[in-house]
Amino acid sequence: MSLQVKDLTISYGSNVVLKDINFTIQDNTIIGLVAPNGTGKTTLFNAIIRFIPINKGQIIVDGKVYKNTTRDVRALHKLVTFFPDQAELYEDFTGVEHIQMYRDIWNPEEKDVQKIIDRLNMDGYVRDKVKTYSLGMRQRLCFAMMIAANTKIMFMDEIMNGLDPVNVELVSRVLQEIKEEGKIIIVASHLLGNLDDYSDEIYFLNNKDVYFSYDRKTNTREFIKGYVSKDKLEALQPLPADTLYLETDRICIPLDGFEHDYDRFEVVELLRSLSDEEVSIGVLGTQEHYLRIYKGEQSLEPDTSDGEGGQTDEDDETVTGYTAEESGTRKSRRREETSVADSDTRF
Ligand SMILES: Nc1ncnc2c1ncn2[C@@H]1O[C@H](COP(=O)(O)OP(=O)(O)OP(=O)(O)O)[C@@H](O)[C@H]1O
Repeated sequence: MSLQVKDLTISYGSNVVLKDINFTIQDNTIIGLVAPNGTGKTTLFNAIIRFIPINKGQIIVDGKVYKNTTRDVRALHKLVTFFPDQAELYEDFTGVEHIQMYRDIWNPEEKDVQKIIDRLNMDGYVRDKVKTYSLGMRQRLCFAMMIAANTKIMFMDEIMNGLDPVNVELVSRVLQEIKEEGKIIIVASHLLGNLDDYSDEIYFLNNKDVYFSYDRKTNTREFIKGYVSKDKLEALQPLPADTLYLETDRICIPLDGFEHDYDRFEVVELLRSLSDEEVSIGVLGTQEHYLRIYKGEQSLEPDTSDGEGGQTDEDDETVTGYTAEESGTRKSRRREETSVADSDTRF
């Protein structure tokens, strides 16, 4: 199975949201779809499933073009499901009834919904009415409904919303398991670190296009990753080519930029002494790519505004763009935006 999007353009009136988008996804694949709010992730899903009119372009599944005819759209809707919005749940129905409903529409030959309930650890509440559910319980129900539908192509918009860490892990694991059943799954999410746990490839939407994508299997170049404020950058110079210096003072230095291990260790030690935040070694993750793409790279040139090196707090705030009010939350913002990935080696 393959899903191909060809030259897709979508506008709302004069507002062109997506322009000439092209990609092909093969089965057994999870794509992480990343972009800031309002970039067009939901629009892309809605267009592929033909919930909204397509200005230009084609949706092709397994070589067949699905046009905007009743017959084609019906056939497409048998192949694709879209993660239900919690607002679509019926308060007076039970979770089991919702799961059965999705099973009956898309996958009636499946008799056993209990195995889905067990798989998602929902036995304790699934026979109660939805109106008694918390946010996270509803979210797990929406996911269970997708599993019951069992379509070849699944669009998951913000599936982790409201889930606690244990359930984020559970849903991430089940996503990987169902992928192996020959599915094409696209997950739009702002939980960037979590996307690295299960996605095969990450698409970043920007400037109305799939601006950049990277395949996590071939993304193997390792970096020393840490934090250093602009006024302390000089201590690390000279830095190898391809060093990234990102917003939140995140620095990523390619390991292959050093000839000897002892040079690498020296940089790790130096980074540790320059900041009290964790230093790690690993590949660039979605979080780092996100900062690079949407917030840009900062200059590695040493700050020469204070020749004596005695930089004040005020100077530091000016350089990095934080206001005095924000400075107290700065460290937590860093952690939120670029936490150390599970696969990284920590120091
Ligand atoms: N029905 C609509 N009519 C007009 N404009 C719309 C409509 N739906 C979305 N838009 C616009 O299209 C753009 C993309 O919106 P979309 O909902 O696809 O973004 P998104 O990336 O999914 O955002 P989020 O992360 O907030 O869910 C936005 O500028 C939005 O205002």
